[in-house]
Amino acid sequence: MSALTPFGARLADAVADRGPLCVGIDPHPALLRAWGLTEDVAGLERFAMTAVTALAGEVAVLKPQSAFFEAYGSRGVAVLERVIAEARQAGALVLLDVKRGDIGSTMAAYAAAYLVEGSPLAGDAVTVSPYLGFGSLEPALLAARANGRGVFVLAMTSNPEGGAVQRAVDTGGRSVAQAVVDAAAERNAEDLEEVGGTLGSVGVVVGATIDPAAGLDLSRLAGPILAPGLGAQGATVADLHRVFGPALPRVLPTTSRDVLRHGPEVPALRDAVRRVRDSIAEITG
Ligand SMILES: O=C(O)c1cc(=O)[nH]c(=O)n1[C@@H]1O[C@H](COP(=O)(O)O)[C@@H](O)[C@H]1O
Repeated sequence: MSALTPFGARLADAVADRGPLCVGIDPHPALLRAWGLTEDVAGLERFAMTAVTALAGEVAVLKPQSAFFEAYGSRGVAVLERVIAEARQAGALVLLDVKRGDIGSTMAAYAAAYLVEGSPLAGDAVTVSPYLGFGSLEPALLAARANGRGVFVLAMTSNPEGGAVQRAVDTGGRSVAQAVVDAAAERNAEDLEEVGGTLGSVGVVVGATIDPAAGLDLSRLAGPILAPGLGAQGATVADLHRVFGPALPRVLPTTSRDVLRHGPEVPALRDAVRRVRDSIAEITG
């Protein structure tokens, strides 16, 4: 498939092939220490490239978390560039977790950095924050569409603090998170009408830890749902049905530390990711 095939279509193929699990590459200093690595750029590089070697052939999506690389300055960012390039080469889609959000004119610069073909930091998709207004994301949505890339918009995040903002309701009783999901749904409907397919390229982020009683309606989204929170944040595979109900076929269950803690040996990392992948396959069929 060419790089300009819509992200949603590429993701649907990858999930059909490898299952929906997304694994994060989060080089926490504590994990570097646990792997017996030095807390410097050499340790970062060894950690990240080992994770790519072990995981990029196994899962549909790898999600490097940018901050852990940025913490080492320009040499850390150079490692991130390698992670993106090598993971994609090994057949994984790369979702770069940067959670960007800014006024539209600056958002255009972020879009150029992360979503335009040929940029060293362009993977397949990025995480974005809609809390400067969903409309401020327009340059990213346009760049994603033009470059066969995707965006995942934060809706109801996995952390307990998120609710104060995301569950606030407007005068009609609709929550902020629901307004984000609805705006993403509208965008996917437009895109799918234009290019065809069944899965749009505008995803949302909904934590696997959230209380299903939050009543988020994901039925019209027609896009992927990134669901972080499995493992270290307490959510389990068994929770996924309860949290997502009929939207489950569009969910990408996501975990980082719970897989990475099995390193540094590649076979042990692979065994760990296969166990999670298989347990997800059992509940998703
Ligand atoms: O956008 C994300 O990836 C994200 C959104 C969210 O609501 N919660 C959340 O944990 N994340 C990210 O997902 C990863 C979770 O890591 P673990 O808790 O180690 O599985 C981290 O990189 C978080 O930054």
